[in-house]
Amino acid sequence: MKSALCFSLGRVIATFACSGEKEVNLAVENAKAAFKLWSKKSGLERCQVLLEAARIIKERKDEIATMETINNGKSIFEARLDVDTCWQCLEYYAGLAASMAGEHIQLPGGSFGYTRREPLGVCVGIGAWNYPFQIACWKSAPALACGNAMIFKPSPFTPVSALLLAEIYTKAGAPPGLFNVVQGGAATGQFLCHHREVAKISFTGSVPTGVKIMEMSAKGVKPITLELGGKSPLIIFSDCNMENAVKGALMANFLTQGQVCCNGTRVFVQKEIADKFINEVVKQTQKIKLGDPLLEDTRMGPLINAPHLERVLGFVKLAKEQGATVLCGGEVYVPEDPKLKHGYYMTPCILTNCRDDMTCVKEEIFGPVMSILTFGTEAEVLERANDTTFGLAAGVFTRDIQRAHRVAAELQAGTCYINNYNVSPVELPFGGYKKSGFGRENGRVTIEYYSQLKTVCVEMGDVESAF
Ligand SMILES: NC(=O)C1=CN([C@@H]2O[C@H](COP(=O)(O)OP(=O)(O)OC[C@H]3O[C@@H](n4cnc5c(N)ncnc54)[C@H](O)[C@@H]3O)[C@@H](O)[C@H]2O)C=CC1
Repeated sequence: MKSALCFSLGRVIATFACSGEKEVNLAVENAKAAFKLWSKKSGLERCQVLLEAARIIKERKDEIATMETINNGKSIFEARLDVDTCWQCLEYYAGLAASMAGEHIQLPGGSFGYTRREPLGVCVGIGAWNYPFQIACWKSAPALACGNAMIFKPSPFTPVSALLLAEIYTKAGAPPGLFNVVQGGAATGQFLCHHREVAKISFTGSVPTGVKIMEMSAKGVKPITLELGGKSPLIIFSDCNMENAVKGALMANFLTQGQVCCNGTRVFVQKEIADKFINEVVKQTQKIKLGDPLLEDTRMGPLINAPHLERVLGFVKLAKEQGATVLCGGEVYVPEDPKLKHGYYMTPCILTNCRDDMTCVKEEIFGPVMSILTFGTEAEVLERANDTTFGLAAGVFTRDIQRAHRVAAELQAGTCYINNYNVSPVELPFGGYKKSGFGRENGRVTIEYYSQLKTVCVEMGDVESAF
């Protein structure tokens, strides 16, 4: 048995049983049975179920967002925005489901070939704890649209909202077992990844676990999507719109208490505007309202759990030892409300006097810690920005349109934002370069990661035998 915590209060809200091999086998059997029915449906029939599920998510938005906030600790304001990207994702792939088609290719002598886009079978989704409902939707919507079944394992820290999604798919008319949730940690994940009948794994989580997923999938020759960590650069040129750049830096660092994989935590500011930018960004950061995440005006809640809080505070301590200056935050925060005193709160932190070789600049902290670095020229900042093993996202603020596109083309990252940060329209593919992973979520391209292409070659004449 495991417990799920309410992170703003630091108390248990639910307990659940971890699925073992037996339960995983059962889930795969059920998913296989559902796949048989689902894969035979037309794209339009699948579209209708996904649209109905999207409608229910919209209808139950507040309930889902509240559950997410209680379990994860993110502010209700943000949780509602997350839920919006979820129904949008289902609607988007519902739209694509009906238009999935192959090609017709003319061959000599009237012969021809055609391709069919076919589902893979039973897919597995494994999620992280920072966007529990969103990760479940972003994986299942394209999987189901393509005709697959999915078994989803949420993080054991946030087991709750994926169950709501399972309930919603069922209510929307999906066959039983089509979207199946199993609970547990690494052991459950391993049973899923090793299972002979699992056709694909889509994983969101840390790089070390991603490596293990890759090893397991290699043994079964299974295709995988890996959405891993990051240490993304955000480059602020002196000709930027300062107000937008400051807002962009906050968006790049403090959503979900900084526990966001694509955060732009290395903020490179051109020397000429560094003082002005730093003053403004500190001022705005100090205004961020921390507290009960269920309150409408709260913008930052607690971190996910006690060990993670300790880890993030450890990064701040080490940054100081390595010569960085803390301009604000980086400390444990105890809200006035006595019922919140066991939550894992910390104040959002800004570090200056950072160097590229410091731990806070090199490693993913996964907390509300922004490291500010200054730079002189475009060529210099590009080299420094790309000097990382990660490549999930990057951002640039400038009014120079040619420079914006030149820099975006040079940045080694799966997503490059120009004059904004951390917006995630479902129409755009999202995924990593380098150690941040491969494969994509969202966008039309994701269809290719949840389907396989069959070529049918048709002879219209006689067989010309070589024998
Ligand atoms: N690129 C992206 O889209 C995102 C990436 N992340 C990354 O996720 C990390 C934080 O999330 P965590 O949940 O702490 O990551 P984690 O790697 O510890 O766990 C992720 C999931 O994998 C499962 N798992 C752990 N060991 C496993 C194993 N041996 N076999 C199969 N499954 C296993 C966990 O139970 C959990 O469901 C950060 O590094 C962050 O950057 C988080 C969100 C989005």
